[in-house]
Amino acid sequence: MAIEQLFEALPLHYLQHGISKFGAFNVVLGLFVTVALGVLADYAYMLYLRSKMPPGPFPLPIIGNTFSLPDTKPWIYFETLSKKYNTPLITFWIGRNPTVWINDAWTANELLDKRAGIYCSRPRMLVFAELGAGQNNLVNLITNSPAERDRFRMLRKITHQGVGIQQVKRYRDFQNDESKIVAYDLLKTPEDYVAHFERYATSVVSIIGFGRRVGDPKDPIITEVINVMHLAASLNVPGKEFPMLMETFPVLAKVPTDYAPWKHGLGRRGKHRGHDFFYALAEEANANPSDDDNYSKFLFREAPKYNLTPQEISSLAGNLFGAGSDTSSSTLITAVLAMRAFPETLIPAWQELDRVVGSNRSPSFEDDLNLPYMRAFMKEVFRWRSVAIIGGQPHAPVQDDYYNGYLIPKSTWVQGNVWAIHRNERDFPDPDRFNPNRFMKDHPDSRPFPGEKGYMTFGWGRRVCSGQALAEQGTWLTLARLVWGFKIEAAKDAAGKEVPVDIFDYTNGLNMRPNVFKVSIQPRSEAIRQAILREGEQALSDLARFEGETKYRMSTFYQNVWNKKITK
Ligand code: HEM
Repeated sequence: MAIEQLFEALPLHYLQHGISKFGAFNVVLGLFVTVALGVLADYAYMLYLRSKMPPGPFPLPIIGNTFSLPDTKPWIYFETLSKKYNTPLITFWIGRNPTVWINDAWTANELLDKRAGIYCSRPRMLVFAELGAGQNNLVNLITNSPAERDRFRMLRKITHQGVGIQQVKRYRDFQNDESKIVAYDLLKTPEDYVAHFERYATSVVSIIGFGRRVGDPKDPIITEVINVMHLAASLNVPGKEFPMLMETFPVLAKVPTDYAPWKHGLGRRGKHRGHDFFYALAEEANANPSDDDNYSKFLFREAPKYNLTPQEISSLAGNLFGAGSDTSSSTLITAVLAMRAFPETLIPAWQELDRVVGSNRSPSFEDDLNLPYMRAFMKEVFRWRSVAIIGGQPHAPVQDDYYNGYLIPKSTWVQGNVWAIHRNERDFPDPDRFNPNRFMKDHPDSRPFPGEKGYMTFGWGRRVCSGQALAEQGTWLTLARLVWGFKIEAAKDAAGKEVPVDIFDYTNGLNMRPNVFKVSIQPRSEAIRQAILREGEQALSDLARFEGETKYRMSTFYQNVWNKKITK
C-alpha cells in the first residue's frame, strides 16, 4: 500500500508526456545527462570541501570512502590513517558526508572542551537517531538554533537532577550495598562474573529510576536491556553493511519499514523501538504508592513545569538503563581482564588495601583519599580499554570552524577516537600495558595530559557524559572491593593447563567489552571470605525495601501493545 502511494507521488505523467513528444531514447539520454551533471556538480563540491578540510583518503563520488572501511573496529583504521597522514585530524567521507576523526588528546581538548560552545551539537545521525528516538532524546539532540539549545539545557538539567554530582551522593548507600552483593555473588558463582556485574549496574540504575532493584542475575530486564544496548551501540559505528550503509545512501531510509529489510527493523512501525517500554516502566514506578522517591516520580512531577512530552519522559528514564548499565558492567569486565593479564599491578594494590582497610571489612567510600593507588588503578581501567571507544555519539559544530587552517564545516560529524587518544605513545608510553603508575602523582611513568582527570573516557565539553559521577563512584567502589577481596588468576582447563587471555579480543560496538574469557576468582583469605559473607547478608537485608516486580518485559511488551490494538 505504502509503496503504491510512493509511486503515485512520482510525477510519472510528465515522463509519459515527454516520451510521446521527444521519443524514449531522447528522454532516457536527457535523464542520464541530468543525473550525470548533478553527480559531477556534487562531486566538485565534495572535492572543494576536501581541499579545505583536514587530510584523509581520496573520496569517490556518492560513496565517498565508505567501502574502504574495515569490517570491524574502524577506530583502529582511523588511528592508522592518522599516523599515515601524520595529523591528529582525519577527514573520512561516509558517502557524500565528511566525518572528522580526532586522534589526539590535545586536539580533542582544544576543539571539544575549549571550544565547547561551538562543538556542542550532534550531527545528523540517520540510523541511530532518526530511525530511533530522534530529537526526543537528549543524547541525539541537535542544538543549532537558540530554541534547540534551550531545550537541550533543560533536558540536561533534568538529567542532572537524577544523576548529577550532588545527586549521586544520595545513592551511595544502596550503590555500596549492591556492590557488596557483587562480592557475595562472586563467592558463590565466580564463573558468572559477567552476569553479576550486569546485575549490579542494572540494579543501581533501576533503583534510581524506578525504585525497584534487580536481584536475580537472570532477570530478563538485564539481558533484554543489555541486548538492546548492544544493538544500539552497533548503530553508530561507521560501516559498509546494512543498516549502517544507510548513512551512505540516506534515500534507502525513506522506504517504508515494512518493505525495507535493510532497515533491520529500525524506524517507525507503529511505535518507536524501545521507548514506550520505558514510558510504561516509568508510569508504573510513578504509581508505586511507597514513600520512596525515584526518578520516574520526579519526571512525572516536573513534566508540566518543563512541558515534557511522553517521548521525552520515556527517553529520560530509559537513558538510565541505556547509558548506565552496559557501560558500567563492561568497564568492570575490562578490569577483570586487566587484573588477569597484569597480575603484578595487584601487588601494590593489596599492600595499600591491607594497610588501610584490613581483612575484617571491605573498602568504603570514606577510604578513597587513603587509597591513591586504588584510584590510579581505576583511572587506568578507564584509560586502558575505554568502553565508549569512539567517545559515544559524535559532536558537531554549530558554525563553520577552523583549526590549524583546516575548515570544519557547520554540522560536520566530529568524533573523538578514544582508542587512538588513549594509545598515544607520547601521553601513555607502552599503551597496551595496564599500568596504574601512569596516574600516580610524580611517578616516572606519568605524563602530562589535558584536563584534570587524565583520561577522556566520558567525552567532552557540553556533551560530556551526564552519568560520569555515578559511574566513577560506583566503579571505584566495586573495583576496590574486587581487588581487596579476590585473587584473579588464570583459569585451568581439564588438563590443568592455564587458559590464556587475549587483551585485544574485544567486541565491535560503540560500547566495547572483552569477548567472554575464563578466569579464576577466589577470595584472598578466610577472614576476607567471612567479611564478604557478613556484608552480603547485611546488604541483602538493607536492600529488601527495593524488592518488587515489574509487570513489563521488553520481549513481550510490543506484542501485547499490537495484540491489544488488533483485538480492539
Ligand atoms: C563507565 C560508564 C560510562 C561511560 C564510560 C560513559 C561514557 C559516555 C560518553 C563517552 C558519552 C558521550 C559524551 C560526548 O558526547 O562527548 C556519554 C554520554 C551520556 N551518558 Fe554516559 N557513560 C557511562 C555511564 C553513564 C551513566 C551511569 C549514565 C546515567 C545513568 C550515563 C548517561 C549519559 C547521557 C544521558 C549521555 C548523553 C549526554 C548528552 O548527549 O548531552 N552514562 N557517556
